[in-house]
Amino acid sequence: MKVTIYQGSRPPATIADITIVIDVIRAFTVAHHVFLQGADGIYLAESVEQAFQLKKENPEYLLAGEVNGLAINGFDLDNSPYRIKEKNLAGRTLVQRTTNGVRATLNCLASKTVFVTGFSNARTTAECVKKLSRRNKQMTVNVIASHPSGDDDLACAEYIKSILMGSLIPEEPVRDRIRSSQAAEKFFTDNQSCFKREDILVCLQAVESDFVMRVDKSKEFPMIERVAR
Ligand SMILES: O=C(O)[C@H](CS(=O)(=O)O)OP(=O)(O)O
Ligand SMILES: [Mg+2]
Repeated sequence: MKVTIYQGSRPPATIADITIVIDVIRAFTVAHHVFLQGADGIYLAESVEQAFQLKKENPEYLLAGEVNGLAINGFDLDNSPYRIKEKNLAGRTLVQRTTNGVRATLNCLASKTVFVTGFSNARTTAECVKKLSRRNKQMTVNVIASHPSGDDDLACAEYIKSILMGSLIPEEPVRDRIRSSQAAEKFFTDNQSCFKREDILVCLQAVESDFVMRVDKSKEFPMIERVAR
């Protein structure tokens, strides 16, 4: 198995058999908790306008996401995993628009199989991909740290690669790097009431779950679905 880490949301230089897109703060920590709260699926929107168009055609969908980290006027939910944990999303379908993770995922759909995760589901996702590699020793895997410069997603990417390569690195240094990353800073400065420090605490918490998040590319719009691990 050949594992390559890329940073940023642009299309990677190579197309891999399997791609794992990481967004710890906060898109795919949000997605993980959306499924833990019972949702059926999450469409990925490349723009706010596309999200509203989907909602116009499907009024029962819930719009979630951010622009510059901030809630979008007219959306049902923002990009806070802490607030998602309070919602009952049983049976709901969401549409997600975010700066890094959603964009990075939309830019790597040429890959045969695409998974998404934050740190909260990183180990489960890595172990699932490692199991898949037993059927194909030549398998190529791209791990995308979606933030263009932040150490949060890169730390998680290196953690996932360590599991794939069988040389597991401890979780605590990974958590330390996420906590002290550039993307986390604004959540700890007192005057940022829209950025709650509780979000980072949720992003740092690994949650045992029996599923991974895979992108279904067969629909008109790509959709994250929960798949038994
Ligand atoms: O909402 C977030 O946490 C970020 C926006 S920013 O990078 O902090 O400005 O978006 P995401 O796509 O979840 O990384
Ligand atoms: Mg992020």
